[in-house]
Amino acid sequence: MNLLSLEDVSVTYTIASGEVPAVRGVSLELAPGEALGIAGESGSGKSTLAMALLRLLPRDARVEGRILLDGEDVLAMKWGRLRAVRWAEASIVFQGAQHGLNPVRRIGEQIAEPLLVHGLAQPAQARTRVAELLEQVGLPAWRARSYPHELSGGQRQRVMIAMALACSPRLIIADEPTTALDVMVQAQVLTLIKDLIASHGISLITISHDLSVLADMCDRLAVMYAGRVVENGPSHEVFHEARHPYSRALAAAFPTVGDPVSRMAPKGLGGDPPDPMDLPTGCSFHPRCPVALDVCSSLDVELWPAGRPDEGPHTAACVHVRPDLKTGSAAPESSSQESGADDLGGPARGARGEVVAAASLETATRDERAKETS
Ligand SMILES: Nc1ncnc2c1ncn2[C@@H]1O[C@H](COP(=O)(O)OP(=O)(O)OP(=O)(O)O)[C@@H](O)[C@H]1O
Repeated sequence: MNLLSLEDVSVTYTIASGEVPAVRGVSLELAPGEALGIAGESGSGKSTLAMALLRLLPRDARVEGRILLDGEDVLAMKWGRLRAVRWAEASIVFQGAQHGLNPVRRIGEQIAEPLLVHGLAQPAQARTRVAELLEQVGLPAWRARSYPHELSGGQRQRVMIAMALACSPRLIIADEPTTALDVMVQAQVLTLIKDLIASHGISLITISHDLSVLADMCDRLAVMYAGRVVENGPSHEVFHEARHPYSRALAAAFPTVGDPVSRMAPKGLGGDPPDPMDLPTGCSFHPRCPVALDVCSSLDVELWPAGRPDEGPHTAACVHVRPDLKTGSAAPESSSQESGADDLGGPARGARGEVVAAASLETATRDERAKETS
């Protein structure tokens, strides 16, 4: 059984000027011990989705769909049960360590807190456990007596990881765990997380703008654009043989020294991600897509099997993996070289991978697909 299943999850923020559809119809699965990376530009909905998993969103956020953690519906949990689940079964490492620690409390007290709050240890046992956790994250036990300001950014992030591990959760959610760190320290922290989850058999959901980092750490990758997952598959396939043009652009993006990663545009892509309150018609990516067809401005293709059947499930939401739907002519900006994407998908396949007969455009609309699969 999956440790985590997301079924058609949407998150909408209500603000003074209207509704912000930050996450739209996301379905994902995570097996025990599996590491899933979620990639996408700033504003694609990654953090909103991560926070929704443990119901950590502000009150103005409305979450729809189902989030099943070990078969239990997180959205239906009573408050007491939810508190027990947080930390003890699933914990989260937030962006930027310096924001996560209380500046006036010693490190050791902060790491011990979830153990004490959840009644998992007496104070003496908690002290022993804190020493053990500090060692696991590469810090000496005496650091338990330090205050956060006495540690470097990388050390503080190690403390956050120790806190996340404290109650031996089955799932860790790491939202941009290395954003505020310099490149060398980033690599060390990422290696630490990778080793710890492997040695403890913990499942991981980690979020980043950087597809190459995620490909190195994770078994599977989900690429988000404008609130939707546009590609989902085995890491090496999504990174090296992406089927969605947005994933290809993300895979080709390299940080430049001095560029804040959050401001970095994927290579070869002009423009910015769309305003979620004013999404383009059809495929949300089509105005920036180098291989868009005319049909893309009216057609929002669902995720569709796109990978090699022997490599595990791989889906992409692009008309180029649905040759049966590509009746529109190429948009003027498409170059013949870029249009090499045309043969990316092979024959159109049904949900179980079977080759399907050519369908009309209408059958690819989201509502119709829902009817087809219900
Ligand atoms: N509290 C909020 N109220 C209203 N809109 C919000 C709120 N938080 C996020 N949003 C909007 O939801 C969308 C998704 O934001 P989110 O932070 O989840 O994206 P992200 O991919 O994690 O970006 P980043 O990488 O910059 O953290 C954005 O358009 C953002 O402006």
